[in-house]
Amino acid sequence: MKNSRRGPGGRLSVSRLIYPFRVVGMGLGGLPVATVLHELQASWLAWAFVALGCLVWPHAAYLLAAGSADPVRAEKRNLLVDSAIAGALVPMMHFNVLPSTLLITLTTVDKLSSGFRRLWLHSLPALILGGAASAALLGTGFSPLTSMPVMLACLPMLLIHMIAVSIGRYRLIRKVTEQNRELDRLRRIDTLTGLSRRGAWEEQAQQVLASRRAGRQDCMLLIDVDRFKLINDRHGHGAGDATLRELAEQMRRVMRPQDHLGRRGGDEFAILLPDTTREQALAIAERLRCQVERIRLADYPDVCPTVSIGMAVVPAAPAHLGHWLERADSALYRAKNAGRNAVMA
Ligand SMILES: Nc1nc2c(ncn2[C@@H]2O[C@H](COP(=O)(O)OP(=O)(O)OP(=O)(O)O)[C@@H](O)[C@H]2O)c(=O)[nH]1
Repeated sequence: MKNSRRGPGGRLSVSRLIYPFRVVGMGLGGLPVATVLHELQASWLAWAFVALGCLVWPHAAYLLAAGSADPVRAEKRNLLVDSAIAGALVPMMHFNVLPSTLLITLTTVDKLSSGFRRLWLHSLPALILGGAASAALLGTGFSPLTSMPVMLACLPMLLIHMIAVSIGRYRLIRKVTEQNRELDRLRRIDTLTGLSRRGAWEEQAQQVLASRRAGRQDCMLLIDVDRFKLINDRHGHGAGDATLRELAEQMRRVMRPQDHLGRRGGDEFAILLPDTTREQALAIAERLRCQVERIRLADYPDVCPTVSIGMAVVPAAPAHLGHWLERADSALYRAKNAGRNAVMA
């Protein structure tokens, strides 16, 4: 359990991720604060707090999280301390309006973008407590006007923060897009054979139907392994799977660039043959049938699979996929009834 939290890809990575942002963010945040303190001729105690909070704390926070049994929980606590430090700096700066607003806003935005649920809400009491403690211990005043040097000192924090947030969002969008693409691939591809699943294959068949031109013939083959249940029962499920994979391989060998292969489920496969005459389709089906007859699996030499194939030319307009599939299915049925290991149209 401990390892999974702290391993290379584990939860310790949260601290590693936040560490450079905290070092840069607090360091740049210290710039306007130091400028205001200089203008106010603040006490050495205030300077010491700024040095500790902005320069030492980011490293201490990382070490605390890294040494913790639960780095994520420790990091949440660190984020609350960040807010308390930001809150403490506000009365120290006598509520100088621009740096105070920036510190409060950016520290709250950081909680939102950390991804921890409602952490921003929990950070508000820490912010107020930090402010109250600082006012009580170091005293405060009220000089909200922001001078030009302080405005300029705010710019690096503002710019770097905007850039960091934009980069974070860009990475997130890239990751979500990649994951969606992978999910779509898994939805479309049968993991055993690498062929299109039923739905994806039917989408391709619909596209073939939609792109039909007058005078063009399109054909379809429905392929079913003969007595596949017996292969499973006699030789085991592993032999059945190996047979399906090898059959997919043989189908790939007969296919042309324009053809579409699919596994319709179980031991039934389909091939779309666009722009193909009845004779060409029957020749392809026969070639596939003969190739399957010759299959010998290295790990299961006693398995001798055969297939039955139903072929159907696309029906005349209005061409409908359901109708086309019915024709191929009844041809397949006839091939099975004729004793299997046969091609029928
Ligand atoms: N090994 C394996 N078996 C599967 C898979 N999917 C379905 N099956 C099995 O495939 C068998 C299909 O058998 P049936 O459709 O009854 O027909 P059959 O034994 O091929 O007989 P005919 O089609 O009449 O020649 C069933 O026993 C299923 O459990 C799979 O992914 N792997």
